Amino acid sequence: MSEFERGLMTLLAQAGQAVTKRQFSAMEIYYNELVEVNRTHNLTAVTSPEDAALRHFFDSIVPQALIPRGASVVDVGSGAGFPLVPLKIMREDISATAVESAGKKCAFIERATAAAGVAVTVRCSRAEELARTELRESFDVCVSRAVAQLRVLAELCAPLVKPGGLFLAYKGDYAQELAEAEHALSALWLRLEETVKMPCEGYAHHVLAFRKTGACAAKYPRRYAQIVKSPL
Ligand SMILES: C[S@@+](CC[C@H](N)C(=O)[O-])C[C@H]1O[C@@H](n2cnc3c(N)ncnc32)[C@H](O)[C@@H]1O
Repeated sequence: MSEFERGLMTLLAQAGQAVTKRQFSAMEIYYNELVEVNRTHNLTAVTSPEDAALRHFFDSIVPQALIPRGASVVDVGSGAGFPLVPLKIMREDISATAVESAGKKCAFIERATAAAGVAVTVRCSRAEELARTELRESFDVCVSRAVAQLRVLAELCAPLVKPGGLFLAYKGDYAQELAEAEHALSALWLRLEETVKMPCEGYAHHVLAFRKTGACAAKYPRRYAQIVKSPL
């Protein structure tokens, strides 16, 4: 058994998460693709087997129970495919769209998901530009990890989510970011519904689940420079 396999199996068993051989093998293929590509292209700092098992794969799938059956899920700033690809491996019922602005990362997700047999649509675009297309307010769920502070991230993500849908923000220690995002959350109709803590000793990670309770005003999202210069 490889170190990656042992690490991931231990975490999944501790959390009581059932995983099939097929799902496990897809994760391992995806991990091996990541390690291979990372030799020449610096896609992620996390590649050791134990770290990748915890910080990329296990971390990604922790909130899967919050995602409704058959949901359309978009991942904003997917990078090398996290959290979307492990979520899609665990939840074959969802449809998965990765939004990523860096071309080499988009190419990686496309190649590695094909190798692992995982159906993911890749949109090589900025999230705020995609929200000005027919995809505006079209997804049941938006997930995002390690992309921006919550008050900036909320403006990138909320316009892609249908009213009534969910926005899942993967965060470390979140109290200050949440307090600073108060105005942004109310302007974008996002209400904190649930917080899921990572079931791991010594690893402070959470998923904040926001319900979108209304349609976003047409002026959101603004251009990125403006969002960053004067966050809501
Ligand atoms: C630090 S990486 C995190 C990647 C991945 N979510 C993870 O947790 O491993 C942030 C990624 O978000 C992408 N990104 C940042 N702003 C974006 C935007 N407005 N639209 C699309 N992608 C964006 C960057 O290109 C980068 O790949």
